[in-house]
Amino acid sequence: MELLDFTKFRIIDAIDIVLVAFLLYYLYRLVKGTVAINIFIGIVIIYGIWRLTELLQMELLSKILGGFLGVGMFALIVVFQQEIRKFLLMLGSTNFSARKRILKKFNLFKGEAQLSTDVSAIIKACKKMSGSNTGALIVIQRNNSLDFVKQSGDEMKMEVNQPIIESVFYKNSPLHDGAMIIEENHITATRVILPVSNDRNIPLRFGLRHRAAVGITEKTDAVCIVVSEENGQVSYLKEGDFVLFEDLEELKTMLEKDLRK
Ligand SMILES: Nc1ncnc2c1ncn2[C@@H]1O[C@H](COP(=O)(O)OP(=O)(O)OP(=O)(O)O)[C@@H](O)[C@H]1O
Repeated sequence: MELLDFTKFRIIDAIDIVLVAFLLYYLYRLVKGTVAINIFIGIVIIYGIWRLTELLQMELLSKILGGFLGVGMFALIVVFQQEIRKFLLMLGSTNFSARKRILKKFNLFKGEAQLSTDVSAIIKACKKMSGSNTGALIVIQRNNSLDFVKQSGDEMKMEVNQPIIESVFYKNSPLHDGAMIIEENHITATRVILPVSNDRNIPLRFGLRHRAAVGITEKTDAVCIVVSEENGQVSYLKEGDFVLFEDLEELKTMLEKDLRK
């Protein structure tokens, strides 16, 4: 067994360790709150056990785990496809401002945060829908991809504006059922079915629409606005929780802050 020789520890080794720690940290931040986190943790655990079996010279088990990890790498590429694409896009991009934008997505570059969503149009639409007791469920994507839920609805690409949001949720509209997904300043899907949260702490007065908003904000870093059909109440959800606000003006300020990147 090869013994660790700390006298041969070079500066470059320290840099190597710090870089791997950074990589793991940013990978963790990227997948935190999504379903991919369980796979990420699973692979880290298997890798830890594999190294241990190697150290203890348990040949059979270490061979099996080593083989499994080889396949695990492919699973990793499939699961993190979106993130890998963004990362490669950044590396290959010759346009510096695009690179800066993607770097900001990874939170490695702290520039002045930019807001690309027309929050004012969303809030105005919510105010109108609240006044007419029109039910609405709006999910706004942040860093985590929402592609896994988008496929359940109708994909589209329409610029965010107040009348369009209102007409989607208008009671007789064929699109009013389910959730609307907003990415940057575009409505990218309607009639989306979201995963419903099983959290028993959600008050019983909230039905499926609110549970679906809790569900998607638990699993991803998206934020959600719900307008109740029952009483017109507007709710804001983030990280699987209801966020309290005084009035829609305060909600607008909160949204603007949360959507800056
Ligand atoms: N999983 C889901 N994903 C997306 N939309 C959903 C989901 N479940 C329910 N909805 C939407 O919510 C609508 C109303 O559901 P429900 O009455 O149970 O919600 P609620 O939370 O009580 O809201 P409200 O206060 O508006 O009645 C449904 O007609 C549907 O459009």
